[in-house]
Amino acid sequence: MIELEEAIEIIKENVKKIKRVKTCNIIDAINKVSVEDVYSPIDSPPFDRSPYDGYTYNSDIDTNKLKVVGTVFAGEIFKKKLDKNEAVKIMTGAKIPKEANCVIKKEDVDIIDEYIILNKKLNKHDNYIFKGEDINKGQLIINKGCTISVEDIGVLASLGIHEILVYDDIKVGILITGTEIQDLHEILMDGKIYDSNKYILNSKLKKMDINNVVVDKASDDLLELEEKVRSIIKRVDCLITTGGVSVGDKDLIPKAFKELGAKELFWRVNVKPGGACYSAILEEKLLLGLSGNPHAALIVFDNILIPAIEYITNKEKNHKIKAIFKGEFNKKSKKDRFIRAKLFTENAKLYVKMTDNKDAKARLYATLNSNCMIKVNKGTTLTDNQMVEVVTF
Ligand SMILES: Nc1nc2c(c(=O)[nH]1)N[C@H]1C(S)=C(S)[C@@H](COP(=O)(O)OP(=O)(O)OC[C@H]3O[C@@H](n4cnc5c(N)ncnc54)[C@H](O)[C@@H]3O)O[C@H]1N2
Ligand code: MOO
Repeated sequence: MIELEEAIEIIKENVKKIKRVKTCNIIDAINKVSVEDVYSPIDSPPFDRSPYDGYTYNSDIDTNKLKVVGTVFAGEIFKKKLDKNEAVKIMTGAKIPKEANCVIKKEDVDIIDEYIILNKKLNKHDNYIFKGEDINKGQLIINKGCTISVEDIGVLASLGIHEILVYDDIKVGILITGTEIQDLHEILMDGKIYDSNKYILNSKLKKMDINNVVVDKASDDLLELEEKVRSIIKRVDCLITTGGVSVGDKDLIPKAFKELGAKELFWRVNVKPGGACYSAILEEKLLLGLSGNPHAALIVFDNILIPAIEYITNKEKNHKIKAIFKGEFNKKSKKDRFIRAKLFTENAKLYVKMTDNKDAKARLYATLNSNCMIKVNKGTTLTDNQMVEVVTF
């Protein structure tokens, strides 16, 4: 049986990254990935400007009394020629006239009629913002492959760039399988259960900013499964199924995919819970068959599907950190185990504790209030204050 890390590597070797691109208005570009390097088309600021409300003049003077010959507001230009011993009243952000070379703050002068008395001696370029001081024309702003942040969008806007070429959004299918699954609005019949996976997986995808999602469900019937998969796979880049990946008579996901001609990547991973999972490639798309057990499905979602989707969408990130474990965990296992936990800080140190000390199979309760998972390496237990590896999501 393969380990988790191998499962991720096998997927990366077999899936194709999204190549479709689109031009995107920067207002919608947050979290998208830039296809190209982006260079500044202009200097920013585009002209020499004042950082203060005050007076601008040429510092090469032998008096501290200057005549104020006009006012320049932000967005306007002082059109006249400014002579020696003359000043212009200037507002923050306004263009500094050609002949001036410094700005004195309003607070640092006294006003007598149409004159100002300078209470400070300024030198050339004191309180002076140069054209291109922030960003130069032709400067590299965004590296190709970078995930666009709020700050990137702010800089793009400041340079007048309103569109950017990005990779297209991933389309994901969710196929919920199981004859025992009922919709939430139905009255629960004996032996049946409500469908939590649909809501969990949809929300996980939404949280990842993935909104192109096709959701369907199928009963444990080989022909129905094949038909649903055949129909969904054409519309998505990646298909997630839940249920039907163990060894029961009705665990038909691997069989359905084989019948459809899929290439199997792996079936079962050496991890607890979530070991019952299946992966294949069909029509160049990734399939990940998660366990029906929601707790187990989430472990595989966070540890295999998220890295896989991040790879496909050119957004790889590190989700692993180290924290100090508080509590005790004595269950040794032959497999790596993930337990639901909560990260918290105390005295500027990062700690983690379990959210449910029972860690029982299929307990969705443990997921409540959790914001991470602790990895318990095979053959080990956890003791108070030891350093542990934590996966955040
Ligand atoms: N003989 C063996 N039996 C099982 C093994 C094994 O190794 N040998 N592995 C067990 C493990 S571990 C798991 S996990 C499950 C995985 O089973 P499947 O992936 O085939 O999933 P199902 O049997 O369809 O469902 C498991 C469980 O989850 C419930 N479920 C299913 N779908 C949903 C849903 N949408 N929302 C909420 N709950 C759902 C389902 O009713 C079952 O109770 O296999 C073990 N068996
Ligand atoms: O494989 Mo099951 O998914 O351990 O809980």
